[in-house]
Amino acid sequence: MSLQIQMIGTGSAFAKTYYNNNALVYAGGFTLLIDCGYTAPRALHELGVSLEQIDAVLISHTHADHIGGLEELAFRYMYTFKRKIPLLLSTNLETILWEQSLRGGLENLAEDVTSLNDYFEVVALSEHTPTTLHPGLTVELLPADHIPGKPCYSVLLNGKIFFSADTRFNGPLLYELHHKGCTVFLHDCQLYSPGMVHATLDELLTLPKAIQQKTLLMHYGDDMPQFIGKTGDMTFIEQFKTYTFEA
Ligand SMILES: Nc1ccn([C@@H]2O[C@@H]3COP(=O)(O)O[C@H]3[C@H]2O)c(=O)n1
Ligand SMILES: [Zn+2]
Ligand SMILES: [Zn+2]
Repeated sequence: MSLQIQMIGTGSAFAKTYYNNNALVYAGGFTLLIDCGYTAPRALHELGVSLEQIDAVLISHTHADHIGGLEELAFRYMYTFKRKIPLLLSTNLETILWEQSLRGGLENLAEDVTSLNDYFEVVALSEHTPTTLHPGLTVELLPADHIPGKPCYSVLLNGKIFFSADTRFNGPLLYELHHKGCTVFLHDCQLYSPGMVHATLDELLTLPKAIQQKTLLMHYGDDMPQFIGKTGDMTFIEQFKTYTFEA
């Protein structure tokens, strides 16, 4: 089974020349959006992908470059498409996402719209538990070490493709996944050290060649072009380009 991944953005949170680091995953006619940052609606528009074409959205954590586009998605689905889109997220992000991020814009007491469930078909995922979304597409949330006390999850697709979302460098996890047969590592990459909340290029360069060869770097800053040729056996994933992987 093959699946396609198209980054609708590859930029770090404050990048200005790249959109937010969000991904479309195409598998057997099913389209999953991983993260929906504040630039996602514009990026999808530029790609000619309508919000209605997305079958589900998965959220890794509540930083704006990963959830800032959800308000538009919610309003468009409620008032234009008049249906709910599945929203996949860790059980312990449900309350945080509504109470701390979305409620201010989406709550409408006059219409008794008071929860995430009023807009979305919420699918709460347990970590370390593979969930089949569609024949040929399984997702598993792996806890990520990003901001202390703030839940954040990497995503494992079909047990083979690791999508880090935002995480500090976790060498042991990458080695473990490599030995378990993971074939691709899509990893966030802060170009300069020290990395306080992201993996840095220097840290990723400590990985053995066998893992680097499987690694595509994402969530990078505007000066990424200056680092081409300086990433060992790793390469930068390109925004908007569609990559096909066996998984
Ligand atoms: N302790 C922190 C917290 C946040 N940040 C920056 O804020 C950004 C929020 O989105 P991000 O993509 O997680 O990247 C974070 C850091 O750039 C940071 O540099 N240090
Ligand atoms: Zn981010
Ligand atoms: Zn983050």
